[in-house]
Amino acid sequence: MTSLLRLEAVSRAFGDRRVLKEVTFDVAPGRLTGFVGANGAGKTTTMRIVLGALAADSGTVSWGGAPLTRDVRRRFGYLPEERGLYPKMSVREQLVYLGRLHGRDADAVTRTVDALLDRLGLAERAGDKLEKLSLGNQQRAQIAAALAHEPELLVLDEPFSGLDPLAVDTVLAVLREHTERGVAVLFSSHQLDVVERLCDDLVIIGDGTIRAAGSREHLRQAYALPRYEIRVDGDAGWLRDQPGVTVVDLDGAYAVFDLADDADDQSVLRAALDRGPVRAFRPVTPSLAEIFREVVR
Ligand SMILES: Nc1ncnc2c1ncn2[C@@H]1O[C@H](COP(=O)(O)OP(=O)(O)OP(=O)(O)O)[C@@H](O)[C@H]1O
Repeated sequence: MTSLLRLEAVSRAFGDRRVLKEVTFDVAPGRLTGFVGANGAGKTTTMRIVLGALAADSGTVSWGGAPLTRDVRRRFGYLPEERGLYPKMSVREQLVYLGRLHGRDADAVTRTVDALLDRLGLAERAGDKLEKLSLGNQQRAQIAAALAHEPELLVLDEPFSGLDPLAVDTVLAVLREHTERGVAVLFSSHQLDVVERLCDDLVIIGDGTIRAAGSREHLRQAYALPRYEIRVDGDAGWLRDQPGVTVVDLDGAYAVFDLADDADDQSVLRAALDRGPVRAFRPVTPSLAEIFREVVR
């Protein structure tokens, strides 16, 4: 059995408020899975259940086909929403300490920690107390803490919040190195552009219900509108009179239009060519932000 994380019909209520409703999705080894949803949608609650910090009312969470146990969870790495490093302890010292809590020997953990500090640009700050670091560097140290014991599954709650664009790229590269070694990564983020750029799979949650899940390409195709863009030489205003065409945006020679289900894109292209040269003609794939708006509506 591969090391697949599977949630099946996981539900949880706080009082009479049902916060997760039969949540089902997978996190596959070697893939970066982005977990997106509006504030209060249930992302942190889901992650806490995976890590065993909170119990589900019903449903199951399994790893490689077996139910999660304490021992299995020791092989997971977690970046919790409430960041929890010790402000007064040195960065390197506490990362080694935390890595050892997961049962690895000191030499192995030290090697991993030194490599991570180097990779995350913290090597020169390794001996400093955490509280002396900038917030962005503290965040990098938190990420290193989740990775220090070389976990098989990484669960990261908003790992990119508070990072500048260069730091986002560094962390992304580190996560990618981990998936290339077969690690499964689940991370939540509000930065849809970042999620779009990097994740292999996506899970979209709205109000405690999974609204869409699958590979990024699959979701893009599934939610693709029959939308096109065109650039011609003259004015593209004639498009308004084409059967089956609804112009969404028109700016001189450039237009974006939607096609009715029974209309044919090639007839529009032919009509354009009849009027002169066509410089560009292509279907427009929806951005993750557009898909998100569509599925959580
Ligand atoms: N311990 C708790 N007691 C009561 N309600 C809670 C508790 N933890 C979470 N909730 C509620 O459950 C809902 C889901 O919260 P959760 O933190 O999982 O959402 P989220 O998707 O992570 O949101 P955000 O993006 O804002 O972090 C919210 O309405 C929250 O108020």
